[in-house]
Amino acid sequence: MSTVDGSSAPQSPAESSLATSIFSAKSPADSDGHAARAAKWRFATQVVAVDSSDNAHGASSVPIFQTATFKGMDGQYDYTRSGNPTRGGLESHLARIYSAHQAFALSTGMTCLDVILRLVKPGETVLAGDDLYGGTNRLLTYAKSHGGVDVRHADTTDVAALIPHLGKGNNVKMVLLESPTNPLLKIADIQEISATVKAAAPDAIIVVDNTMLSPYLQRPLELGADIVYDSATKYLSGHHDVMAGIIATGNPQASKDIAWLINAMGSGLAPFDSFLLLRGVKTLALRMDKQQANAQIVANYLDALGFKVHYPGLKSHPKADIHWKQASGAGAVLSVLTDDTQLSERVVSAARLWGVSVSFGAVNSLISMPCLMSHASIPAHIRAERGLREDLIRLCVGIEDPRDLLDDLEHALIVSGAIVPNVDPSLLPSDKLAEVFRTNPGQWGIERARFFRRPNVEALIDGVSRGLALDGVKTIDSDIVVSAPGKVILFGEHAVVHGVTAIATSLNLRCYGVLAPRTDGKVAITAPDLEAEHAWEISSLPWDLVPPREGSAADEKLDPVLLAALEKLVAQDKPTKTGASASIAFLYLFMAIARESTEAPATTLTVSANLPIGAGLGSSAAFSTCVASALLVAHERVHVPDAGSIDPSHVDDVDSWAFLAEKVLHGNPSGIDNAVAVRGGAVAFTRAIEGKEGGMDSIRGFDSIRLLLTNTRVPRDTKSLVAGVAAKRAAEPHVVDPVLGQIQDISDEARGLLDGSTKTSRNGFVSRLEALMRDNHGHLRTLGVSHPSLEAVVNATAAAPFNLTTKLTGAGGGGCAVTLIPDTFDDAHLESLLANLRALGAEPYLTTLGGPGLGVHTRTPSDLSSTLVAAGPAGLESWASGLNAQWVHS
Ligand SMILES: N[C@@H](CCSC[C@H](N)C(=O)O)C(=O)O
Repeated sequence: MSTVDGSSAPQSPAESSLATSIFSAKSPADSDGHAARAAKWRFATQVVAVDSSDNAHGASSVPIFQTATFKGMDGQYDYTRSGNPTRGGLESHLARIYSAHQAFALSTGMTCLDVILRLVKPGETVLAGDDLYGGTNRLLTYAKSHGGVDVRHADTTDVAALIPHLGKGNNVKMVLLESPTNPLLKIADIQEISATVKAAAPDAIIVVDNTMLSPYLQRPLELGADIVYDSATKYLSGHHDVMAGIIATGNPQASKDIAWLINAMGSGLAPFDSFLLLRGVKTLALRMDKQQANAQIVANYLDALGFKVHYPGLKSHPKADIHWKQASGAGAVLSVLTDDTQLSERVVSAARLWGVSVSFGAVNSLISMPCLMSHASIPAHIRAERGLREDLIRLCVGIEDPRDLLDDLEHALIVSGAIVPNVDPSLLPSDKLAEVFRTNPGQWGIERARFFRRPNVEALIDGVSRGLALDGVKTIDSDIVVSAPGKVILFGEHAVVHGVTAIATSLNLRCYGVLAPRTDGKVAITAPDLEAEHAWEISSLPWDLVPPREGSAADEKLDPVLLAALEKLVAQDKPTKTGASASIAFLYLFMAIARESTEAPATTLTVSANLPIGAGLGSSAAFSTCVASALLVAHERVHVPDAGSIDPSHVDDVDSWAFLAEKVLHGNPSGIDNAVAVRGGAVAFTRAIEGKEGGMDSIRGFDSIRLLLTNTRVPRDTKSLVAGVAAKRAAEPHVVDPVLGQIQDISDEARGLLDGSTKTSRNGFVSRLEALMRDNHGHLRTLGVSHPSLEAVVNATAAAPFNLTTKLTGAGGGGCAVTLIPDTFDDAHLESLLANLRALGAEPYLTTLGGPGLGVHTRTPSDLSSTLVAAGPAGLESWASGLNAQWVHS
């Protein structure tokens, strides 16, 4: 151990041969670059890779040097108070995992605070939070009463509340933070506070008690703190069999001062306890993953029951965004209010598996009442002033099976009367009743006004284990790139409503989607064209509402409860109507598809299209197909072959899920748009009507034809146009019915041409389609759904020298028109036709009719999401063809 004048200051981990020897054990000169690779090891690797090389026998654990003294005059150690190899091994290891300049092991967490507070002189100020561990409050109160330190408390969740204390006259020497706080789980923005304090009071030291999260989940030194301490009795050791504390320092001055104090006071950790702590810390990441997954389950369960729960893993936490900016997990401590102190006491006493005990961080779950236990040393009136309520229950979650934890908790809630099953109350309290309630959840409502439904425990556990997986966040290995075409109705629009067959064909205007991995446990959508740009915590999605289902195809009907919950969730971000629909459709499929798999991968779906949105060209079906196919590929439920085409049964599955997404977007769609988007080519669709059977047949294999699609940019009202035709039919059946019959003949002939059953030459094929289009447009005019803007396009394209045939497509009344471009049509003419149409105020797109449906890229490089958006509509086609691997299609 060093002295404060630095004459024999302990080495920093970076300087220490002990710290570096682990990386050079095989190759002293590090000729294989191992040190550089080892320096990049992730936390779970670092924490288990303890360097034990400082011993003569090659012991693979750091041995216990159970000795008070060391012989000799010039060795590294003389006296265990000043330094001990077991403690030294622990300290070097901890410095590495804390990203610290140096770490020190002490006898308890409170000793750490005691040492740290000795850096403050009488008359100087310590500014601390207003929700903090009872023992911390006690020691601060002592520093005030016996040490002449000016101790002040402020709400550290609000940086502005600290500012009045930071002016020069306040003499602030130390700012002491907890985040999350114990026991209210309040969040302080460590980075912002550190920067604000440093700017206003450059000499002040930022100290963070990091016990609630451990360095696995939060490393305050990386956020600007100077000193961090941690009660190692908690997560670091993990088994409640050792008391210890750790101080980690961020700079040489802090290290020097702390080292001097520990030696002077004699508060260093004993060798045997150092050994125990070093043994425990190796499993920190493993334990914490399981503990916080369980904590999330418990928090979700209590939240679903209607209790007020404090936990940063809940989206409702007021500072969740700040927490997730600075920490990589929510931790495993939560607290909950019952609104009734005696009731809380009954809950705590009724728990059996949950041990009634102070402390937290061990592998066993604990339940406590802070005001009676860990925080009893804070006077009741101060607790009340600081909002620490007497009915607060703290839950410190361990590694048990979460079903048993929920069973025990639910039993305690029932027998204490905190939740009341809707049965004869004279039967309460009774173990039998709790059991009946647990095993027959469907039979019981819950009477207590705010409790409206019993959480589906299995679904809840399932959901959390997907979002907050035990081996880290689940995601996908690489980007999944998909695409799907838009469509035009070539024949039969309007007539289809009255039972006539409609023919729709794909276009090569497409929607593209990239599903990319994320590492933060969130799922997100980025769809600028649809005004959707949102991210959600996977673990806080309403997993318990996802209906169970069977088979690989989607359900036919949407689940109204899940839909309503997603509408509510999405509305929190105040999206536009289009953005909300796209987000809900995406989340619905994300959750419903994940329900059948083993995980819900943390991903972002980015979509962009060169299809006009909302122009009746199937843009929403192309989007729905991208969503469905990307998610099904992510779950390996659609296999992507290296070449050839996608398995037809997988194509059917994509179609069923895309149809479900279409139902989210449109309520009651016909299914024709998604059928075209998924299958490509053409689809003949007949609606079942008046006892006549309906059907949908896919037509594949015809050669694409150049198509000019012209958006008149005149908005249309589909509903009133459809109603107008119905009214006309009712008023003039003798006019309308023959027209419908002629349209049926057109569709039948077109179907024969497209499916190849009517044999003809290429030229004959195109010119016959043109003739059918001309006739069909005439019929639509008779039905009253054309519009001057559409007729202007018809006339412009029919004029010499173009002589082309145009037909309105879709609802009419504005919207789009389609013009076939024969193979021999002159390119220069095409250019001048485009100019003429633009001069009319229309928006022409040159595309092709027919062509592939759903496409999945076989092997894709990563990081495509940003290039997809940057490509913009005009660049999408070359973006897609520029990917250096093959597309496979339906
Ligand atoms: N009787 C003890 C209580 C210790 S509480 C321990 C731990 N920090 C927690 O929050 O549970 C005392 O008064 O110090």
